[in-house]
Amino acid sequence: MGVSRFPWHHMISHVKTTRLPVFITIHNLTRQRFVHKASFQVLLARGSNVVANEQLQNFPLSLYETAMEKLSSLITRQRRGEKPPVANKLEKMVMYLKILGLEEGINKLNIIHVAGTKGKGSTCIFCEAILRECGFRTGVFTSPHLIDVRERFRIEGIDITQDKFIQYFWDCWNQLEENATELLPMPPLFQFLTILAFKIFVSEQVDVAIIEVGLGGKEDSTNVIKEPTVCGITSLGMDHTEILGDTLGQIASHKAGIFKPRVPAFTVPQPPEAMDVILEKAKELMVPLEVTEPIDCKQMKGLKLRLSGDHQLYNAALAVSLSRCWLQRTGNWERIFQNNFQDSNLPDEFIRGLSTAHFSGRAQIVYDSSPNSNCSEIMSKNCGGELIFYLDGAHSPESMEACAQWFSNAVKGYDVPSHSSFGVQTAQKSSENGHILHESKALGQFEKSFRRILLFNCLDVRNPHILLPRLVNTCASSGIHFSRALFVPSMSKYNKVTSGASIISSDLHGIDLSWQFNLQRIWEKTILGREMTTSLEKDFRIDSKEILPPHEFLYDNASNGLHSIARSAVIPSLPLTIKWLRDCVKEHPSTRLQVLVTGSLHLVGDVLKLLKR
Ligand SMILES: Nc1ncnc2c1ncn2[C@@H]1O[C@H](COP(=O)(O)OP(=O)(O)OP(=O)(O)O)[C@@H](O)[C@H]1O
Ligand SMILES: [Mg+2]
Ligand SMILES: [Mg+2]
Repeated sequence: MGVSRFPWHHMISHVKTTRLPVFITIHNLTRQRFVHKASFQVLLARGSNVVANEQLQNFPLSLYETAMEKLSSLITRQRRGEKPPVANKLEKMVMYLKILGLEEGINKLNIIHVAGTKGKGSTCIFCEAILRECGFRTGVFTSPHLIDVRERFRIEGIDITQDKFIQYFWDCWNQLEENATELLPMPPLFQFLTILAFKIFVSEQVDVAIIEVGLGGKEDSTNVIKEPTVCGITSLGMDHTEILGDTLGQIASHKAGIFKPRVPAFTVPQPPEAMDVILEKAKELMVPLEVTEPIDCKQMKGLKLRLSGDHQLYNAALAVSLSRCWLQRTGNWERIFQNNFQDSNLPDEFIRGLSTAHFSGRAQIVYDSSPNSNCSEIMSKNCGGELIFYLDGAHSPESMEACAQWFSNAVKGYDVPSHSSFGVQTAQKSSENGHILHESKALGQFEKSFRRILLFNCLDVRNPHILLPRLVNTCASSGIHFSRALFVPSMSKYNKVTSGASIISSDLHGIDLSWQFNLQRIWEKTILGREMTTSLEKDFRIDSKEILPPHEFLYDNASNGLHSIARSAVIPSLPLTIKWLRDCVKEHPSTRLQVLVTGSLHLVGDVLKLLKR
């Protein structure tokens, strides 16, 4: 078993001879390389905003894109995952806020502060939806963003507008730059974004500011908040261990670092090692702490959470407690509900919020129809095969398990025919985009076979030796197996902050795929149960002459060929991968491709960006 340099052109006679770049696959028996020349231009012509690097030069930048350049310049040079050398970070934050005259404004904000390993963003979005339903003007600061940096700053449930962003951004930027000294240089990226969030929420006079911690808690730049209205700690697990410590206790101690004297706090059930630390910290600061049990579906009066996955029941329950406490402490609960509600009953406003709150890239299902397709009916039988993306930005062991569980249930649910075998399509169309839909509903159940494909990447600070087996095993325990896996580098670069309008570079030169080969090796080992004997990337060379797999790579039945078919591939470009998947389904109308995209929110964001175009 070893590296495949597979003679696709011998095997498949009808592969079209469009010229496309690099492809490498693992193959069990053969060791020959297939080189299939392709013109990248063919792809570019069809691929809308995807352009080659040479074309990027002399592109005039808008005020907004210039702001992105400025933000990118704040990215510190230390490697991701290394502990930043900032002892007095919070002191500096206070000085920046002083320069901007924001201290008093922040003290007047009614803040919900949320820390945790997983579910922070979702919890914030649930709080937002609930409090908006109760009639309040909300501001939410979350991280990271998927497509556009403005997603991090939401006012009344939507991303801040470009105009407002530009106004607040340059206001902060110019004042900080004018006052920068050697001792107080421009802040690193996340500190700047946090400052900007406060600037926005104070200026926009929000009733409630819902603030997600960036990393940890105690030393996080959001921890300049002196007196939040209420604090929350979501599910704890092992992540960022290089910074927070490698025991749950140490991690919990960072997260509980957001507690403030006597300010009420809520958390979800935690492993004892973490809970002990949280309880101790709460006691020390005389924090009234409550542990919230997951939402019971009966409380929802027949409605469902829009964010799927059992883990969201915990996030939703935490958001209910946080919102209720916020309403009580700001004197609004009695005014709105006249104390009519028992603890177990949820007000209708809460139920409406929970059932409508949506957050991209978290257990999101996108039914794709290629923009080139002539079909108006998205899932029409004549349209070619179906391509369904299941997107979830899980990147820690616990969230990978949550993601695998959700995916397994989602694809299984899909395969159970609904009452009418040609169930009416009730999926909801995104308004800005005709071919992106959310929510799995009873779609036409044609007699189709299906293929489950994994599209994966993760940061090199994560541990794929844990993530990939956790994913495979959790799915397998539900009877769900992947027929192929694709390992593809993300397009987003960590030295660049981009916007939704940013041009996607498709330059393959200088791209380093050694991490993707590493992932592929771990994948193969997980599936086969033993180490591969050959080095995968030894013969790999990126130049525009190399190729994508032929479509048959996805469709040939491994069981027929007794291990003679490749099971995984490294593809150097995400735009090419999406285009290739779309082409595959067009040629195979009778097969449904269910593609799980996970391992990194950056990858998920990039895929969403490409699907929108
Ligand atoms: N309570 C939970 N338990 C386990 N996994 C979860 C939970 N909530 C969310 N996840 C997983 O974590 C992913 C990210 O969710 P979310 O954005 O809400 O969390 P976050 O804490 O803000 O993450 P990040 O560390 O990326 O900021 C989800 O896509 C899902 O896979
Ligand atoms: Mg995180
Ligand atoms: Mg987050």
